[in-house]
Amino acid sequence: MKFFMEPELHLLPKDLSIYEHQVAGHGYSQRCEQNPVKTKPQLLHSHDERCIYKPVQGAPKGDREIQFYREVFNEKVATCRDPDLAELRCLLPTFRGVHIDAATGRRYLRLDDLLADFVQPSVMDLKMGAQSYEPDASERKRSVELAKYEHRARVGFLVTGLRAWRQERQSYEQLGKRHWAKVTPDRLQSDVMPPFLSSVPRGVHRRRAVRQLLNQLERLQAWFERQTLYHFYASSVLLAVESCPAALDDVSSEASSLDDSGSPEIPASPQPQLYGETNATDPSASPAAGNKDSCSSGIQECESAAGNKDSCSSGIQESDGAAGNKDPQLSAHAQRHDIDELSADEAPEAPPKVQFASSPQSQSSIDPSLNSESTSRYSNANNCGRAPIALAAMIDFTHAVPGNGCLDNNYLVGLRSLIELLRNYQFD
Ligand SMILES: Nc1ncnc2c1ncn2[C@@H]1O[C@H](COP(=O)(O)OP(=O)(O)OP(=O)(O)O)[C@@H](O)[C@H]1O
Ligand SMILES: O=P(O)(O)O[C@@H]1[C@H](O)[C@H](O)[C@@H](OP(=O)(O)O)[C@H](OP(=O)(O)O)[C@H]1O
Repeated sequence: MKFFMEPELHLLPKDLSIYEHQVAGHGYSQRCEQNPVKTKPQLLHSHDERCIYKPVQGAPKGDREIQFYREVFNEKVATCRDPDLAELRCLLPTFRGVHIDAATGRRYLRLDDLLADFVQPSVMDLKMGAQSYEPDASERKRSVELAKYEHRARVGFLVTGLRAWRQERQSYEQLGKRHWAKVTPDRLQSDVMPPFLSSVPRGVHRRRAVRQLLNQLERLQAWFERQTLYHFYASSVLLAVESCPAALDDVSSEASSLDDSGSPEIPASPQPQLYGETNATDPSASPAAGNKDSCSSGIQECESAAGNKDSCSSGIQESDGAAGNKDPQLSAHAQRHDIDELSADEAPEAPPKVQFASSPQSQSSIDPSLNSESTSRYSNANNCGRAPIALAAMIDFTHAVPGNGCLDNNYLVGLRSLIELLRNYQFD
């Protein structure tokens, strides 16, 4: 067994279940079609570990994703001075090694469950990029990808799955690939965010959720506007919002007590400022996951169906000059400028410190401080210690390639367009 030769392979735990919050990706379509013959392995879940186990895909995609995660979570990176790499760790799920199912020989990536702090998450997966294939993709792959969504170049992303809680029906609604491939650019504003955000009760909860999503997406955008380490094709942004009314009310009552103790109130205007709900003053930065029993789950509807790495020279990518915006002082200056245009209450969060739980167990090349069995409740990548009622994180790195000193303008097209949709979201 070749895989047992690998130094960092661990046995797959036995008590895993199928991950109920998966909304897209390999193994998902067959689940929706309720195909009794399960040919593709599913995403697995450990409730106790607060982790998911993602099946490693076939060569070369699977090994490339492993290599990517190992690079990002390599022990040495913790001490290296590259701020872009350090920040990247906060934008995606923490990687905790590769495991093998001894019975089948199948390997799995162990990753933090991004939704572990949610009681009843509604989730959307958006595959980012005006182009979803690598520059050196075969003609066949290009035509397969181009056929998936005719408006991709203009829109910059394709929604691949939505699973949204419907309070009135007490069940989840699921909308899959076929549904999203029909969304035309003129229907984006009305057809993308409303079915997702309507899973959060209207009013203060929904406004907070939108502000939290925008904060996280703007931080992602700021990272993409300076980093030139990687280009990400067919990679996703995973969006999640808390849909459990009782959990949201818990957050609100904690918010009131915070406000009583002198913290600034969140404005409840009908046209809220969408920028910069800071963590320090964010009452929703308190546990949302305390009221688990009052929320149930259930699925009602399923509609899902079945070369040149130097992007500076490709049609889509644009060079930002020799070293892009790599000068941290330049980036800091640019960020400062944005902050200066906002009032103190609206100022975005300072770039977070990367925090990792300590652990007695270590795996050789993965940062040992990341290998904790029991992480903080809010240690999920994107939150970096914060409690969410909304989350935006990067996932799926089977097509992460070297950035070679160029900005990933392909991804940025989608990110900007997604942020625009949220900024223009019409609260009812
Ligand atoms: N760390 C995570 N936490 C929570 N959910 C996750 C996580 N990683 C993946 N998922 C869920 O699993 C789905 C599929 O994940 P991912 O895109 O990584 O898989 P994939 O099989 O490589 O996808 P594709 O077939 O598009 O290449 C996501 O849409 C999301 O619902
Ligand atoms: O959902 P399905 O029907 O399983 O289809 C797969 C899905 O579209 C994946 O996104 C794609 O992987 P990438 O996004 O990584 O290209 C994969 O391509 P592949 O066959 O080349 O692995 C498809 O087979």
